[in-house]
Amino acid sequence: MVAPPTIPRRGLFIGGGWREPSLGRRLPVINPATEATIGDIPAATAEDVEIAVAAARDAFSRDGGRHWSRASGAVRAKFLRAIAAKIKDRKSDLALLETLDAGKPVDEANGDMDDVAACFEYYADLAEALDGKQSSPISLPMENFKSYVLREPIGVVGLITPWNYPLLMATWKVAPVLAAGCTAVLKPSELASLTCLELGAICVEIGLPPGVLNIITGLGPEAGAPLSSHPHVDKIAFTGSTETGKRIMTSAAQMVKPVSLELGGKSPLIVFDDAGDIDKAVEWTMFGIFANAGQVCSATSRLLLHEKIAKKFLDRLVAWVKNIKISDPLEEGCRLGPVVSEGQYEKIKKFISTARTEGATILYGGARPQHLRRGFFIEPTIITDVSRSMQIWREEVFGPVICVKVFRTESEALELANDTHYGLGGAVISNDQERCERISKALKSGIVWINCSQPCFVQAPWGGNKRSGFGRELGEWGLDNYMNVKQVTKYCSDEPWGWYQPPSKL
Ligand SMILES: NC(=O)C1=CN([C@@H]2O[C@H](COP(=O)(O)OP(=O)(O)OC[C@H]3O[C@@H](n4cnc5c(N)ncnc54)[C@H](O)[C@@H]3O)[C@@H](O)[C@H]2O)C=CC1
Ligand SMILES: C[N+](C)(C)CCCC(=O)O
Repeated sequence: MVAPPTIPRRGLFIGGGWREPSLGRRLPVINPATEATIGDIPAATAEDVEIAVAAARDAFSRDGGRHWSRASGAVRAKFLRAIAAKIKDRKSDLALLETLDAGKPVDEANGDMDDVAACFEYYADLAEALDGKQSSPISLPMENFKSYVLREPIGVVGLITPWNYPLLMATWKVAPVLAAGCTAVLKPSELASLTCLELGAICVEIGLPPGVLNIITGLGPEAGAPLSSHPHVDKIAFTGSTETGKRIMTSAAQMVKPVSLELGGKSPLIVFDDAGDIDKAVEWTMFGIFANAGQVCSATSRLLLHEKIAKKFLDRLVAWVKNIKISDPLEEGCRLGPVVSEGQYEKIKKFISTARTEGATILYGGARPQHLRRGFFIEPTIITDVSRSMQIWREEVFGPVICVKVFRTESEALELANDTHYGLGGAVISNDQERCERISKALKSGIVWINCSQPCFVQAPWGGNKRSGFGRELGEWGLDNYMNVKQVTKYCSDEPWGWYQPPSKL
């Protein structure tokens, strides 16, 4: 097992430096694998939000924006690349902090840090490309007019992020925000903020202009709510629960403030009888629900099995699941760590007990693994005999729990798959390419995986429909999130417009 690093003691990162929170309060950092308190983070309140927003406003307009918001994309790209380089330098220590804070297996945390660096690099490229796209002409049907489009940064943005991929989810927002020329206040989740605070330290090291990125940690109602309702914040981008998303949208609506929301999910994975290699399909099923202990907004938590293969599939699934290494996430080869907090642990256990009382069968798991006496560990859990009215079918668990239903026909599979208020992801496993294409079109979701579940590329759009939210992150869409489009139209004729009768010159 790798030796855990010491937890840095940080303040709030505001205006390029560290500050103690106005009320002097701090929140404990609990390692979910041991339940031990291993450090603390500052607890910001409305007073700190005020200072952070002022710092971001100042950074946006300082020197008329020459050094940031109106600088060329190429200038900003240098900062993005410098951040990526520092993330790579500090990869293993950041990954260890993520593991200690959120409980994710250290192999996953290392992968997340690769993705973080790649995301900063990708948006550095897009920032450079932005320069060539400015003032792009629009063809008009009248020769005496010329029109072009300017793409301008929205302004100061508030970024509110979750605990499941702490630094990665912050990066999906921070990287395009910086590429666009916005300035930001980032509010990570109080359950896992350590790596986001380290991003502040990286900003100091690379000399990011003060106030361009401010990072305030603290509780949702105390620090997140005043940020989302702040009159000087021009946009809110949020990832988290649907309930909090609704609150943020309501408060932003008072100022007609744009929001983008990446919320929960209850994504289906459909396996047809022509799936081919069952073991291959089983492994993707496991990756879809047990990676990061199922704490993934796009987790394929509803498994739909064709009746012809259902029994064999479930037998193999149980055999594979028994083989998952469940351990302290710092241990090499760990594939299932604890869930993030005691609150989540209790919530997941309640979901399982409700499924049982509602008449479902716990085919596998459902309890604490016997070899782990401390920590918020839950066995990988497979639930069958599920009906459509059950809570386990309808609500997001956000834990290592999959529920299973059997279908006979393609149309029945689709009806079951779309039987949800959510619309983030969906997956289909079949060797029939035409069928896969039909299913891709018919699934009411923002993401579809064919013959896999969860792989994610920074170049491709990410986001949902229905109660999974709206707006897209990643790819070019991620940059559009933080840019206003301005039309500029010029009259270029020597002739007067000629609509009104000119007055007499006498
Ligand atoms: N879609 C996703 O990626 C995520 C979904 N969830 C879902 O949410 C459930 C609850 O987890 P939580 O940590 O409580 O999620 P949450 O949605 O409350 O927290 C996400 C972020 O919102 C902030 N926040 C909370 N209340 C706020 C408010 N009134 N105004 C502004 N910001 C606020 C939090 O401090 C955190 O930074 C999970 O069980 C899971 O089902 C949780 C995290 C991520
Ligand atoms: C693609 N992945 C799994 C790295 C991130 C998913 C995003 C989320 O859970 O909010």
